[in-house]
Amino acid sequence: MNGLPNADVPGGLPLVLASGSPRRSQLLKAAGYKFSVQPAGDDAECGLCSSVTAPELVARYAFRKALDVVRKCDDAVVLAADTVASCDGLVLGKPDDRDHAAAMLRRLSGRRHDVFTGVCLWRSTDGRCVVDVVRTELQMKPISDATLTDHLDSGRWEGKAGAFGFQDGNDWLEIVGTGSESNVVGLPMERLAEMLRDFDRLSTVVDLSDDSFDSADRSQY
Ligand SMILES: Cc1cn([C@H]2C[C@H](O)[C@@H](COP(=O)(O)OP(=O)(O)OP(=O)(O)O)O2)c(=O)[nH]c1=O
Repeated sequence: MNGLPNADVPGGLPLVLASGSPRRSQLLKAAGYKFSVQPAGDDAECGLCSSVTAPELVARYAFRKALDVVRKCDDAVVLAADTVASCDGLVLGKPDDRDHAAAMLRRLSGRRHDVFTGVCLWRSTDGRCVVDVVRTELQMKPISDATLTDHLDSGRWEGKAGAFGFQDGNDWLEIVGTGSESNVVGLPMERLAEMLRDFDRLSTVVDLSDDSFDSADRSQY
């Protein structure tokens, strides 16, 4: 199922968000985009080895999610993204359970860390694709056991990379410098607008049949 025609999208094609993330839908909607939602299958987000760096990982998963959906679309521009936190070279994705979330937050407590989001745009009509990665640096204040327990009890760690939601307004989290809040929440809206605007210049044709991430444009990270 494709979305409504959208003037902001290359070729005036419908925009399809290949993501089940409510945050990504909210961000796109708030920015005035018209789109439909078609999440990628679970297989798109697994199987990369642990030695892959955080920016490489989010680029590859964004690419795979977009590939999964673009194969099922006739005339559309598919948008996919992937977000992780990273601290001292360790990649922190979505926690498996409460204990995993607690371990992530103890690691991040009092530390600077990064959030990376990979974004992939893929036009089904001619196979042109572009991938980019945005980094935002964050500082987490030391969190007390009581704050940690409150956060874990709230369930707001679920489904969120690094076990926190910047959008939840926790006073123990702040962006360092001029980073992008939307990037932390899952979709860097400023960069997305640039990628859409400059799509024809930035993108390269990628063969849908060979899964070849290396042929996608990733010169910007
Ligand atoms: C760091 C951070 C992440 N997140 C969310 C954004 C993403 O939804 C999620 C990271 O998981 P992702 O695998 O990037 O996305 P997803 O599984 O939610 O959705 P899909 O794969 O279908 O696109 O963490 C926040 O909401 N707030 C935050 O502060």
